[in-house]
Amino acid sequence: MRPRRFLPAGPLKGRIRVPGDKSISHRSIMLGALAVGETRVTGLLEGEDVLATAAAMRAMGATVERVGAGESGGEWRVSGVGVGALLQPEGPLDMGNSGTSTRLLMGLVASHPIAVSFTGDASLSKRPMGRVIDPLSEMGASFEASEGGRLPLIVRGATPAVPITYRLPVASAQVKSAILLAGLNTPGETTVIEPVPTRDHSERMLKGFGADLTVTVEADGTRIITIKGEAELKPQVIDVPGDPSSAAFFIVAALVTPGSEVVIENVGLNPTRAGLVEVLRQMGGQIEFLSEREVGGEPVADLLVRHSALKGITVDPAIAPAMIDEFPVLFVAASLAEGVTVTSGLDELRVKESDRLAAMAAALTLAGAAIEEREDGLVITGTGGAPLPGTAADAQVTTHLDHRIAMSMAVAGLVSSGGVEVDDTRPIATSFPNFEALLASLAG
Ligand SMILES: O=C(O)C1=C[C@@H](OP(=O)(O)O)[C@@H](O)[C@H](O)C1
Ligand SMILES: C=C(OP(=O)(O)O)C(=O)O
Repeated sequence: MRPRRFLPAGPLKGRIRVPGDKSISHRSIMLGALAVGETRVTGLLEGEDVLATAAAMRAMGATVERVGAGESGGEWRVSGVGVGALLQPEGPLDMGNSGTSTRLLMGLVASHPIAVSFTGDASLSKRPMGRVIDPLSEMGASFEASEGGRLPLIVRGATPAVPITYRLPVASAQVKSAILLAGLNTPGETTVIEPVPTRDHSERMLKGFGADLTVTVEADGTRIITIKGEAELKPQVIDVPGDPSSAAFFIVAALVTPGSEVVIENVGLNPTRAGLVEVLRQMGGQIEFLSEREVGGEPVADLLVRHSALKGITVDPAIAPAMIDEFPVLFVAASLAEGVTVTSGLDELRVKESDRLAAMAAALTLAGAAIEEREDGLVITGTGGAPLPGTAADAQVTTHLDHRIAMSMAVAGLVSSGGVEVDDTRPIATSFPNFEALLASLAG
């Protein structure tokens, strides 16, 4: 364990660049590994989760190598084996802490003639895999899972797999992507029906790599995504934009720390990811988009964020999928806003790296915030900008191997009287290895 007390600091001033988008980084390596030829990636997130994906694709035959350091992430080359040609790995694939690696790779394996054993850390081993086992079983794959459909588990792929039409029972980009990736090596057309839109990086990138994929949107917003199987993917050159989920910690940090003015460069603003900015603006947050442009087929801008007097709001649950990983840090913003913030419809937060509703309720309460935990959300009465008391000298926030709890509570420490002590900062490296260094650079 690596504990740390995050002390009050600020104002935050300066310009930073956050690492590459985690979702796009995972997919760049996976799709590169399935294309024939060399895919080049710049701005790749070199966090532990993405490195787990890289190791897994190597174990299944692709060449995945770092060729240099870039301004905001690594330069990598991926030489793929071709759809249908993944090799049998010699041993189990250790997915570490990464739900995205696990679920997407289960999809890939499901339609290849290989049997793969997946393992993970204590957090990942508690997370539900039944949500991908169900559709992939319909496609013909078979599974030997631990109790409750959890890791460790073995996937035996089916060849040929059976194309299905599957209506997502949960709003999950990981489940959607697992099915689409399985569909790549499945004869015929595989269709996912998505009643609530989730991040669409898989669709954009599969098309970019040359897959025959169509998306139709019905009058009520339901998305119907169809991929034609036995695809041939063509290698791509990918520039990964900055991760809005990582930028989120610095957006909130600048909004809540008096006197702050920060520019966060090159932040991805795909509409399926940009919910936090919308909610923070509704709360009175001053967030400006500078130099809006496109990077790697995704909308991007530099964000200018200034300290703002935030007010509590009722967050529309419909926006949840567009900011699903940002709720922990939104709860910190709400704890320092004026008035009451009500969130609901957040059951999915209970099955992330930790139960994020319970973990954030406990953490913020320990730091002196006024939190009511409900079944599907938190109700938070903010301080109106006054610092939180912080954690007592003998108390530590429990991060439960969850990077987002650790980083959110680091932000809470900035606007606290006595600082906030977290029990373990190691999980931060899963998604944002230089988080603490960037925080220190802005605090001067
Ligand atoms: O597809 C992806 O890259 C991700 C999807 C989301 O998970 P769910 O699909 O479980 O909502 C998100 O929480 C995760 O960080 C990344
Ligand atoms: C939920 C997350 O990631 P994953 O599901 O890939 O572990 C996250 O990064 O917040």
